[in-house]
Amino acid sequence: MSSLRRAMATVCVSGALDEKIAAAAAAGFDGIELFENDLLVSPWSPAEVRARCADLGLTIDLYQPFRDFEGVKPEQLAANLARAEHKFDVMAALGTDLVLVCSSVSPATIDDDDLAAEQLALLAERAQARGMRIAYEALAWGRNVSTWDHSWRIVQRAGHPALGLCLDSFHVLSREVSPDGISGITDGKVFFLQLADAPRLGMDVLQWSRHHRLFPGQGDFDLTGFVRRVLDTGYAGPLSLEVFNDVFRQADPVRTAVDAMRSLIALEDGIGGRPLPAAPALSVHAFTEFAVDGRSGPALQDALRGLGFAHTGQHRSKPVQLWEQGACRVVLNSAVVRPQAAGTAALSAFALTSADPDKSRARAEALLAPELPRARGPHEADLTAIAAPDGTSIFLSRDDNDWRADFLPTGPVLTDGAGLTRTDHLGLAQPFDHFDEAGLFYHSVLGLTHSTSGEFAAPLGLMRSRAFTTPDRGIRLALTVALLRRGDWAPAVADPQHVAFATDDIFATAAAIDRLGGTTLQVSNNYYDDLIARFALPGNEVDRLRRHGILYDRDPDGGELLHMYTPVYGGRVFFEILQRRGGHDGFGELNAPVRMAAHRHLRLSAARELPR
Ligand SMILES: O=C(O)c1ccc(O)c(O)c1
Ligand SMILES: [Mg+2]
Repeated sequence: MSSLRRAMATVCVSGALDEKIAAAAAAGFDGIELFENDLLVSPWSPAEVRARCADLGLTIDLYQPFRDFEGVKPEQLAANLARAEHKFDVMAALGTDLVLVCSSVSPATIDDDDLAAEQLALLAERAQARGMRIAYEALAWGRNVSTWDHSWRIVQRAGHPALGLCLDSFHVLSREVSPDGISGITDGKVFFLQLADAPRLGMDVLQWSRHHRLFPGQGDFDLTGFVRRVLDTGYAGPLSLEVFNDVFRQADPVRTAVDAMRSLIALEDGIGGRPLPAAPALSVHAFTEFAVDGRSGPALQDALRGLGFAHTGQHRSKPVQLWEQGACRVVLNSAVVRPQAAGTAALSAFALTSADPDKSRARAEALLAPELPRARGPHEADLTAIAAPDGTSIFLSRDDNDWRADFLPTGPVLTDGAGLTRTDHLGLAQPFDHFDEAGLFYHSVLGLTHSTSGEFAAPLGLMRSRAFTTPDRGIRLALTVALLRRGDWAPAVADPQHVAFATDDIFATAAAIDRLGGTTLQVSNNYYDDLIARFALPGNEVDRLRRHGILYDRDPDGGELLHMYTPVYGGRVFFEILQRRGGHDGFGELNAPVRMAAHRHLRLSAARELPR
């Protein structure tokens, strides 16, 4: 397959037309779909828009939308044709020859395919006279024409060379009609291809389309299968993103355009277009780093000591400590410059082992996630580092130990710790505006698969979580986000980050933590009463859980998760200890509200005891 051009509709990003165009060019797009509204409010004339795009190396691949044209009475047809001639003038000045006509939505539309075909043929005739073409698109909520196959029947009936289809993945995949037949569309009759993903939502399709579209790979649609079918027809026009999304419309257009481009690059790889360097296998969490200061550093040290960790290493050239237990490693870094309030800690980096860090870096670069420059002294390991969308650094190390050369030993790993064996997962709370971007990043750049996702009700609002894992679950990341952020009543620290460590015996670990003077969260009695009802657990089992504040979950196959938490340290960091039994693959999302309420309870009691 030769490479296709890449385009983006101006509606995908925020700002004025000049900002949108600049963002598309900066992200490396070849062309744009110009939305009429963006032109109408622009101080630039069509000729100036054309010149600006040409300067930036962008073509204008489509002008859109032209609405409510077909299925009208004769007097309206005359008016519509006059309106079209006017738009053809604008298109001539823009230097574009393709206009999108979307199926009529007006209640007055006459339900008659012959009439629609006849009128569209007339429009195509007018367009052809000016060297232009019409791409007819079935809106999923069109009055009479709302499915791709219906729009194709009409285009066939019209039988005009200047009339073809615009296929939009959203309109096709949001409806019941199978996309399979698309492959059978006559060669050359798909004039334009628009791509948008979306989460599966049971809602009005117009609202769904106008507010919830996402870039390919961020939602639930099979874009790869869809694009393959369109390419089967011989389509060789641009792959063009058309994403209406409330968040993207308000976000930094340059950043959104990069996210958009990343989605297209990953999609093209998926359809066997321009192949990316394959994602090397990732195997385990090597370490997690927290940025700390003079107050949060000691708080985290105490917490780790209480969990059975030992301070085992000191960095050769930086104020950085290594703490270990089993294969669990935590790095406390006092030299990270991050915009965080005094006294707080933040999960600033984590390291994963990659079978081929150079290839991981090449893939990241190809997906517009460039390597982070790192200041490195002599003897320091040359770790590949890339930035996640929220600014967290991700280090990729060839094996589980090559980064250790950075640290001078300060003491042995305790043999009598608390039985923690390895890092099970990270809980990465994401900023609301970048949740979908982060999901695409972890999936495409690191090659992690999105395994589970769910929503749950937390004390301070609804939350969504989405897990990204390696096939053998050696690495798990749980991304969470508050579904809405409004007002300032709920504290921003509702977004903590955490590391979950595994143990083979959570009761022994809990007893050890007691001995070590560590602290874990107390959990409401009501929770344990409910456990008895939900899982028919014996009372003495539940008493054991209750005594240590251990939460419980069970999957339909009998796999069990037992887990407990520490308080929050340094404002937004806590630890989890868990034991998986019988292949339990979840994260105990149903228990997250219990943990959050316990954290909030602690916070409120502390505030009461220590009035400011
Ligand atoms: O929401 C709309 O009206 C609209 C307009 C043009 C399109 O191409 C589209 O897919 C939707
Ligand atoms: Mg469309």
